[in-house]
Amino acid sequence: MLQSFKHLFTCNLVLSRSFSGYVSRMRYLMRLKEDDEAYREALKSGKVLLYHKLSPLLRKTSSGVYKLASLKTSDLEQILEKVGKDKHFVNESFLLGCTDKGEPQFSLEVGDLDRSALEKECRGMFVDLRKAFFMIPGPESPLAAKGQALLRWHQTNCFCSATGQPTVRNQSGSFRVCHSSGITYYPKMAPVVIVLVSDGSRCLLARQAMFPAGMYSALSGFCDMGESVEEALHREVAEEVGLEVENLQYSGSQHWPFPQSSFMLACHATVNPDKTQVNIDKAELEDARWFTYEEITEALQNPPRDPRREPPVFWVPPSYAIANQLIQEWANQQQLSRKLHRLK
Ligand SMILES: NC(=O)C1=CN([C@@H]2O[C@H](COP(=O)(O)OP(=O)(O)OC[C@H]3O[C@@H](n4cnc5c(N)ncnc54)[C@H](O)[C@@H]3O)[C@@H](O)[C@H]2O)C=CC1
Ligand SMILES: [Mg+2]
Repeated sequence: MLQSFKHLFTCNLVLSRSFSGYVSRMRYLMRLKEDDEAYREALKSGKVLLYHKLSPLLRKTSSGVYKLASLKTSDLEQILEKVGKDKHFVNESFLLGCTDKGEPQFSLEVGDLDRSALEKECRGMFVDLRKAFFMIPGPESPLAAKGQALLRWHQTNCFCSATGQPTVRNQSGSFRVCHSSGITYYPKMAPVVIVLVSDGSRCLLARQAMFPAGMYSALSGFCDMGESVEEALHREVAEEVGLEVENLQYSGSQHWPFPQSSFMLACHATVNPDKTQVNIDKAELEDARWFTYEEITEALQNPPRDPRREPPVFWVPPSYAIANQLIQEWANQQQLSRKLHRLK
């Protein structure tokens, strides 16, 4: 039996060489999730992202730009020994993905170790993820988010909700199992709808009291059990600002690591321009306002560098957030319709 499985894997490997780079990488990751031996081999030659109490390690490059620090496993083993930890702790890492070149990537939580000693040895610093989104290059943000989300999910799913017994991770971290109940737990995301409402010439943005000063975003809300995306969107807008939306248009989706991993489903919608009076649910929102095209373009063109230090009067979420994508799309659409209007 074992022989035939091995044969199958070999066939898969040979086959994968004829696939495109993307398919080969996905098949490789699939194998690492299931095959502990292959996982251990990959870990030896891969790179690990470190998190200290869920804050990722960043490094400043010679050009002054901050990037996610990914450490070679062999270097990390040495660093661990220098800060008084067994090098085999590296085996606690979780599989994140692989680079375009097929180099496997992992994440490891080192929150029990001395933060400043680690920062010194790694020549980097641990930065709160929300702040890191303003510092690292955009393409690195999804990886930083996934690394944190996976670590948090494992930290908060150590026990079976049916038996109260400990759950045990598989080697790659793609699931946890309770051997007492037999239940397998997979990492979860909560579906959230996010919608940019327009009245044709203005768009509606809102802020919660907990947002950083001056930041306004698109309306959002968790889907209720049994709801469709459309139902959740209609309900959330009605609940939060007392408006009825129409013409829903899907824009895109995004994994968002907060508060406990959300799956953002983003749409545009319109309201009747004669019915734009907002009636804010003050329990949910501190404010909701209609913004003009000029206000929006100003906010998009001048994003704050460090909004926690010098918050502008009005600003929108950073470019990595899907709210920013919605706002950008709306501004592009407005620009186009203004051009067409002038041509008429
Ligand atoms: N990536 C992006 O561009 C954006 C992401 N978001 C994310 O969407 C999330 C949801 O948006 P909100 O307007 O705050 O949602 P919301 O309008 O549904 O209000 C949040 C409240 O819903 C309740 N709730 C229901 N189901 C919940 C669940 N599964 N997890 C946590 N709370 C739940 C809680 O009482 C919570 O206080 C935010 O936490 C934020 O992380 C929000 C805006 C932009
Ligand atoms: Mg909301």
